[in-house]
Amino acid sequence: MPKAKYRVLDQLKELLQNSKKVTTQQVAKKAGLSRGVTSSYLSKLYHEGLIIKSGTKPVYWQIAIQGDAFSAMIGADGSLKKIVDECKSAVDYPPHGFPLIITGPSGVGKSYLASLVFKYAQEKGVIAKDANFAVLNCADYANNPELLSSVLFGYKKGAFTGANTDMPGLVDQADGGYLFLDEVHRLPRESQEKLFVLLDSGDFYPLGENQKKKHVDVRFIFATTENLDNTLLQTFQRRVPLQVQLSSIADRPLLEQCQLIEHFFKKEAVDMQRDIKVPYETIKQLINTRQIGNVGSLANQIKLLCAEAFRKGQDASILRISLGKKDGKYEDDASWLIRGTEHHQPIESQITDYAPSLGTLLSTLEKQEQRPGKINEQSLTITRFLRDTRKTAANLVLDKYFTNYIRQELIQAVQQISARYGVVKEVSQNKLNRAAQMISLLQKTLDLPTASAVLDLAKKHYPRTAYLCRKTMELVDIRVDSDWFELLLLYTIFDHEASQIENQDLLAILVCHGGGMASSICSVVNDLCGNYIFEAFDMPIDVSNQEISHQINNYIKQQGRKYDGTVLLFDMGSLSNMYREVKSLLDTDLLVINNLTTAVALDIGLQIQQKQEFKKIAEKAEKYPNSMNIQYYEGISQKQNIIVSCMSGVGLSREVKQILTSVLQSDVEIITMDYRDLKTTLQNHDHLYFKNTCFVLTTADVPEQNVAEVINIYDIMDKNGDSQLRVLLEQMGENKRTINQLMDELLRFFTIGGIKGRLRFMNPEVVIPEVQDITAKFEEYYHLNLSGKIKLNLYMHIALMFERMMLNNDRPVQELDVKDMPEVEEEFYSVARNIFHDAETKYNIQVDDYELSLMYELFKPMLIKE
Ligand SMILES: Nc1ncnc2c1ncn2[C@@H]1O[C@H](COP(=O)(O)OP(=O)(O)OP(=O)(O)O)[C@@H](O)[C@H]1O
Repeated sequence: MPKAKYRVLDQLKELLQNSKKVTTQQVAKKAGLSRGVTSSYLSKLYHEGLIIKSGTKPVYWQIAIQGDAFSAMIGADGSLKKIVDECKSAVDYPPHGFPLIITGPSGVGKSYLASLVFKYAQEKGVIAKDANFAVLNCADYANNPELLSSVLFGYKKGAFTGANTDMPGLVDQADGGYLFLDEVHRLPRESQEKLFVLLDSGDFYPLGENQKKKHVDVRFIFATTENLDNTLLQTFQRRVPLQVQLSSIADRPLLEQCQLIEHFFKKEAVDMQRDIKVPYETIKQLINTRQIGNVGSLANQIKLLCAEAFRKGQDASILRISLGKKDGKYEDDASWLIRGTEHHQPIESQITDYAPSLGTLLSTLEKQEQRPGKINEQSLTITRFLRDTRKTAANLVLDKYFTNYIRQELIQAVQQISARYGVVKEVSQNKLNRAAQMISLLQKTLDLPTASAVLDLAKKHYPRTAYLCRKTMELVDIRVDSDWFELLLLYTIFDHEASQIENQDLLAILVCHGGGMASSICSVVNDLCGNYIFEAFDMPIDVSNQEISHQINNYIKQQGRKYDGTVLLFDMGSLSNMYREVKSLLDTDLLVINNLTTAVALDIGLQIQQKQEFKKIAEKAEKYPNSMNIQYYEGISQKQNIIVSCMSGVGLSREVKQILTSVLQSDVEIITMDYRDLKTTLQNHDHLYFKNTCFVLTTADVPEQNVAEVINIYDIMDKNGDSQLRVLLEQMGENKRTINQLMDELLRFFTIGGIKGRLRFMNPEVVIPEVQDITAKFEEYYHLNLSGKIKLNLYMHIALMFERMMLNNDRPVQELDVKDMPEVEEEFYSVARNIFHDAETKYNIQVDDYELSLMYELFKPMLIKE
């Protein structure tokens, strides 16, 4: 006795014989049921996809159109659509269709597709309803060519011992129908020729028959797991116009993988007449395990799982699958419930092409996104779109398992994001459902309209949030158009918090060596601040500064907006090197703190959250306990400033800063900067960037530029340089007395006496003559006549370099890439290595490529001039 709802379905079918569509009232009357009961049955049938509805008051019902043979094949309206269309052409093509060859790895559905081609041909009436589908797996007879030939072509009485009567072969059986030769590459040579004649003319000779040929009308399908380049297959290719390739299950869309899983569980449930509960993790595992035997193995694996569940829970009303779960214990809402009792007939899901409506959705979103700050409107638009789509598409309901799968993936991803970034902590189920439904819908649309224009706009308005959306996306193992995905996450999951996430003026980064320390501090601090303040990078213990800066650079590049400053907290390594690496990537102020603890990160995080000015944060950082020399604050200031950059090291620049600060009267900020950074900063910025910079004081010439006034400190020993600096100081409002005092102190600082005073560790009486000797060797080699100030510069540089290297001699040796180096530079390196050799031995140091490159900077103008 069929269920009541199916009796209602039968009544509806009867009514529809006389009219195109009928109302609930009409069905109720015919079925002799109340309107309410009838309506609930109709609604169930609708959700099963068996009927469709139109109109609102009254609602009209019709039977859903039943599909053709291929509609039962999962993917027929998706990734296999093109293949199905081609197969249909091979059947329909007048007068007899044409042969086809199906290729693909084992278990992808080659035999299944062949059987559907045959069924379709029957449905279309191009072959008789009782036509045969003869199948031969050539591999079964590959070692016995004669037997294969007899099975295929039949034999004549007496053809061989035991051939007592004439025997028809598969070719005879297939007359008027189809012959499917599987594993055709195993067809023995003896049979190939005969088969080609049969293919060309329909004629063949049974075994033992040479005179009377037979003629048949057979359609052919071949299948092989081999590559078509195989020689036998090439001869086939010439005769077989259509080749279709079925891809492995892992290459199919996730939607189809889920559908296949659902399909096989459903089949088992119906066979066992039991409901089955499948945990989400099992589904995930089934998807993620590479199925070597593809769809076939998947079906077998599911059968085994069901058999195990059946053995364990024979009396239970619901069988619980327990792959990947101990004792089948799991949350009910994280599982699929597959009904075994439900009416089970192939349902053609209504094929709706969502592309046009998604296109309309995009243009609405784009129009709205033109006006920033209306993200709630965007979210509402998507909710409305889903509601309207749901009204017309039974698919969304049919695909609830797939949507559920995506929802679970999203839940896990969002939980991880919330643990790391302190946002999206309480995302409602509704939001997750919406996101999952939209993604499910995208999977069903083959030609998705491109969302890049809307996404680009949205990224401009919500760059930080978009970054988090990308991070979320990386955690979700679903292949879906990434522009759409990012946009949907933004509008459906992050919409409420986007403005809070964007409300940050500083970029904050944590870097730690070894383990997951940076990440763990990042999680704690972001969580306590309740916002995405920091991003963290956990680095291997032996990572180079370049690698760190590479990662940070990637992060900075992804920002898509300007910040007022950057704060970088890291745990070890050379502060100035780190600073140099990162500074060149930024054109904002940079605070680097080499003291990464949760307390420091939290203090900085809270200040950033309270929108404390960068400068104030930096000033406070300088006062952290135990932080002497472990933080470093630089940057082009908003205040009137002087930049000091000494090639011979940061220490020297600091001392010059000290002189300037103690002597100058005006309120001016003294900024110290690495020489290389100075060069790139001057190169990469215009004069506006230096609008508050009075001048730059350096110990070496910088390439010509016109963005800032640069004075080489050694030039002030000349009259010209002296008056140039005096003018600049006067313009700043300094009086004559302080200017004189400053000039005196700078001169003292940069003389031999000054150099001796700078050496804290080495004996100046030994080093200075040595340094003079080295300088003289360079002069001699290059036939130079160095001026006093250049010599002084070299003495200072080399002496301080020796001391720096002796104090720091366990630092990694830096090597430069000599590949594209000009000849003159290469020569300089080899000459310099020679000249420094004695000193290196004496002081047990190694003047590395980086140091040599600095020396080269000093010599370059003179060498190139030559
Ligand atoms: N798209 C599909 N939808 C539903 N069922 C499918 C689909 N593809 C394959 N199957 C099922 O998967 C199983 C394996 O398919 P089939 O035997 O046709 O693969 P095959 O490529 O011929 O394998 P082999 O190369 O090992 O012979 C069959 O039970 C088939 O019904």
